Amino acid sequence: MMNDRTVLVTGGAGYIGSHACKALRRAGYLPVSFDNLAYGHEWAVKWGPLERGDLLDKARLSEVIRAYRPLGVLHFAAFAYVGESVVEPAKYYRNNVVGSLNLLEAMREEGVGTLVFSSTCATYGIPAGLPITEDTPRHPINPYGATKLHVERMIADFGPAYGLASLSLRYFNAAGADPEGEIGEDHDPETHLIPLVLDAAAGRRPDVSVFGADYDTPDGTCVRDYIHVTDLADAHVRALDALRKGVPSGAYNLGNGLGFSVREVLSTVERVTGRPVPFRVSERRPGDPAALVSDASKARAELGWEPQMPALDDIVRTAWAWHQRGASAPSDAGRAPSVPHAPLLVNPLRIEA
Ligand SMILES: NC(=O)c1ccc[n+]([C@@H]2O[C@H](COP(=O)([O-])OP(=O)(O)OC[C@H]3O[C@@H](n4cnc5c(N)ncnc54)[C@H](O)[C@@H]3O)[C@@H](O)[C@H]2O)c1
Ligand SMILES: O=c1ccn([C@@H]2O[C@H](COP(=O)(O)OP(=O)(O)O[C@H]3O[C@H](CO)[C@@H](O)[C@H](O)[C@H]3O)[C@@H](O)[C@H]2O)c(=O)[nH]1
Repeated sequence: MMNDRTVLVTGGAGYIGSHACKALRRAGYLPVSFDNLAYGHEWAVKWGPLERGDLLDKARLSEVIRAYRPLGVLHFAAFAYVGESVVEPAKYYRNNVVGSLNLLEAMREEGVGTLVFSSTCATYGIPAGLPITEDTPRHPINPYGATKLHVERMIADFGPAYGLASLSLRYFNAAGADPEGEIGEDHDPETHLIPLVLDAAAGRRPDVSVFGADYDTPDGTCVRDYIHVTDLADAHVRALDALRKGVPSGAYNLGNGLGFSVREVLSTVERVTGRPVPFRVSERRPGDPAALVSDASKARAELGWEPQMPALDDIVRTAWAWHQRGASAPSDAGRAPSVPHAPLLVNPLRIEA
């Protein structure tokens, strides 16, 4: 039985994708996650079926699209570690660019013409000025950002040629966890600042490395714009709804417009958790711009998007609550072994909008 509110979510078992699935379901959509579980978790797929598969396996993508006939696709699946992309660029171009091309071609062949793409502020490189608007020139300084810029261009070219309607959402730094505690960030390896700082506060790691204290910023450490993952999830539902109403294809920055240095993140974590965070200053990490802060007024004006948890304290508090449950996230090792490609149970769920 087909469900006419089905949305394909690549990377739906991952951090931001799983939060988007929850938001989609709440908005009356049925999210079907397509994920190879390279970094995602089966336990994080709670609001619709999981179809295991790899973006690099185009036949599998086509099979899943044919089976579910989604009204659109939210495309999160990618490798997303800035530092790793500098030392292993081939891995990033293959997964992010070739993988996305496979998806676009499978969508075209199967007649799916609506796409929301996970892009990033890493496409801007070192911005000429702050805050960053959608018109800020884009010269990525790491391969990860370059792969995302390539995909944005591919998508833009597919628009007029093949009738693809798309919105690229350029997120700044995703952080925090579902305020209801159902899902949260759980990467292995974890490289993101806030969960690493929480680990140090919890005594799970001896200290945190501050990657460079000699940047041209007020306290010498890198400045980022941290945006709550639930606010990102909400923006995806709005973007999908807008595309379905015929908004023109384009791109939106998603951030709070507030920059926090690495040192400020450390002190916020100390305040919120009430625990000290041991740290040491180490070398700069290649590929890191000094400061990235958004101007997201376009998304506010055109999508009606308004972040509900803009305060860094709230972002850290929800991340800490999830972190404290920590062990409560079922380990992948403990789950029942799953048969690759088993599901394809087309839309077993009924959606009450
Ligand atoms: N985390 C951030 O701060 C941030 C900021 C800007 C943009 N983004 C983008 O948002 C998206 C999601 O990021 P995230 O932090 O949730 O990452 P994540 O690693 O938690 O999620 C990505 C998911 O995609 C899956 N995946 C990767 N390659 C795949 C493939 N070839 N086939 C099938 N599944 C595959 C992984 O298993 C994982 O579940 C990414 O595209 C990332 O580039 C993230
Ligand atoms: O142990 C650490 C880890 C990070 N940092 C710094 O903290 C900041 C944030 O780093 P991190 O949390 O690793 O995020 P980013 O490297 O900014 O990358 C994230 O945010 C990007 C948008 O800025 C997304 O595109 C990426 O996918 C996502 O991984 C950077 O200045 C890092 O140099 C440290 O000082 N020590």
